[in-house]
Amino acid sequence: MQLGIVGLGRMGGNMRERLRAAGHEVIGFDQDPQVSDVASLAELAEKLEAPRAVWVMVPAGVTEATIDGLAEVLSAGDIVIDGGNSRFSDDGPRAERLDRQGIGYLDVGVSGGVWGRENGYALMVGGAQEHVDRLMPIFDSLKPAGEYGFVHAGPVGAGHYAKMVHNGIEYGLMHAYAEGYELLAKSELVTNVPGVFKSWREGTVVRSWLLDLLDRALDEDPELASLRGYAEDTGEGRWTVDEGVRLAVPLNVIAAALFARFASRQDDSPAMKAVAALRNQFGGHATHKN
Ligand SMILES: NC(=O)C1=CN([C@@H]2O[C@H](COP(=O)(O)OP(=O)(O)OC[C@H]3O[C@@H](n4cnc5c(N)ncnc54)[C@H](O)[C@@H]3O)[C@@H](O)[C@H]2O)C=CC1
Ligand SMILES: O=C(CO)[C@H](O)[C@H](O)COP(=O)(O)O
Repeated sequence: MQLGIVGLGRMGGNMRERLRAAGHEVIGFDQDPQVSDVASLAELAEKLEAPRAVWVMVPAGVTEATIDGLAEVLSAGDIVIDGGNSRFSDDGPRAERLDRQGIGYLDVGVSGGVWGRENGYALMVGGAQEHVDRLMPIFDSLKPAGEYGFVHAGPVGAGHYAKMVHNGIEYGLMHAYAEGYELLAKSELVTNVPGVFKSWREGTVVRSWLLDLLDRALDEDPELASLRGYAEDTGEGRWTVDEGVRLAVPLNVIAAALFARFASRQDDSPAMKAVAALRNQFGGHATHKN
């Protein structure tokens, strides 16, 4: 099948390669001419045969403008797929705008990171069945080879909603391993922390791919000495917590993992300064001065 991809970075670039290896004809556009097959969205649309399918894989902040640009060069009968980590609430209005031009829309949560080219990408799809059916040859080639790794989760928005929750869980799982790591590293008894994580990879209740990746990171740098304890976030954790608040779902673990990332970016904690000041005020407890 023929597919256009917009955004050929760590995800889109590897997806292009996986799809080509599976026999699909993929034409990619990226703002970086070094990796792009065509010079513009207009040329991309020109090179694809109608009805076209174009997969957008750009950072969430530029998705809206990219899809607006595509709407100018696509025609009725075409389909736009957003595979980036967009907020699910953007999907409905976007689908309606495209629908006014007769253009279909699917939102696809994609998991697998830079390993997806080799291992396949888990796909969580939202949208109409007829659009899903049309893209099925592409989904079949992107997904992992086994029984799982694909779901048509519901109507437009459901794919990104499922991916948002997936990433919220990812935050919580990573943070649990991270806290275990810190405790082991501080213990007076355990002398082989990387060895403990490695041993857990088989037979334990806590084995997982994230554990395998932590073991890999500890192989490269046993004390993680080259890294600062600083973690960014790109939105999905915040959106998960927003949904927890909206629906009154107690997301204790995910919220704590998100807030731990915020704390990681502070050189000092204004909140803990206030705690120290108050302990001093009410109890005369000693403070540590700058
Ligand atoms: N890296 C990861 O583990 C995963 C990323 N995602 C999502 O996939 C999307 C892409 O992520 P990555 O590939 O990691 O990012 P990236 O930064 O590696 O690649 C983004 C690409 O988009 C291109 N680009 C940016 N603005 C553009 C524009 N206006 N027109 C054309 N090309 C443009 C950039 O030149 C770059 O090549 C994001 O929404 C991200 O959240 C989803 C799952 C996993
Ligand atoms: O979707 C992903 C993995 O599943 C991306 O790697 C995403 O960037 C992870 O979220 P964050 O950047 O907030 O840690």
